[in-house]
Amino acid sequence: AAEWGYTKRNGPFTWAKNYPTAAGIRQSPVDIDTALATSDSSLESKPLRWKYVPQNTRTIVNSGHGWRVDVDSEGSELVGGPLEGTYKLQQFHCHWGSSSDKGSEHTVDGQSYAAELHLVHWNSSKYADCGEAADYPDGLTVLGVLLKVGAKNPELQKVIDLIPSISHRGEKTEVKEAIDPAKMLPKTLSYWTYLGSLTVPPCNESVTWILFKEPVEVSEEQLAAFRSLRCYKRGEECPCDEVDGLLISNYRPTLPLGTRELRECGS
Ligand SMILES: Oc1ccc(S)c(O)c1
Ligand SMILES: [Zn+2]
Repeated sequence: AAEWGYTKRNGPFTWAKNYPTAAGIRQSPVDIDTALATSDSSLESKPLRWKYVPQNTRTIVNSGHGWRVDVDSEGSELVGGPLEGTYKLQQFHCHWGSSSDKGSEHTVDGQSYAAELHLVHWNSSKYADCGEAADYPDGLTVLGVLLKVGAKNPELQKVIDLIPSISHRGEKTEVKEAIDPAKMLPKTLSYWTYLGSLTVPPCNESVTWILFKEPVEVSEEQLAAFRSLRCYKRGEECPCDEVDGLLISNYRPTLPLGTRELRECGS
């Protein structure tokens, strides 16, 4: 089957053909209708807490759908908020658009941001690894950070510096200078949370989403670097009808929240 992607031929509106879960009722992303969000004292009573080990950020890879930093989960943990048990960090990556007026996956009252950072965690209290956890409704948690155009982001710059060495699909390189995921999170920890899915095929409906309310800044030049990644392998033909195979956009449009509850913690 033709590899899924973000072009007219293989983009989000075609995914359900090969990945039926993509047509499910707890899909992500969604538009955050802030008027619908209910504040929940149980969230306030269990503050979200995380611990990351910067030295455990191992490799960065061009997945063909963007860049992804794979992490050795040991020593990391995310607890509290809506979560039962302990979740460990598996990887982090980003979604962006062809220009900075769009590119985030979640929107807030219909407003898009320039990009969105996803820190993917798996429930290590109940499952053996991320792959197993991805098959269960409480298996994964993704911390989402909205990115808006502003100052250069020093921590993300460590990712940008590695992009030239993973220009083509499948290329990967060691992350030599430790990247601290905690430094990519916003200062205020207010968030929205709802039950959803991975935003890429197979779109497993196994994600507890925690989307921070406060956007974090990234520069136009850094966004431009993301768009220089190519979606095809070095030496192969460019299969996509995108601008000569450049990964200029890799965000999924929003899906209906339906009857799902949207909760918030903090103002
Ligand atoms: O490997 C991935 C897991 C989750 C999400 S939202 C991705 O975009 C890639
Ligand atoms: Zn993602």
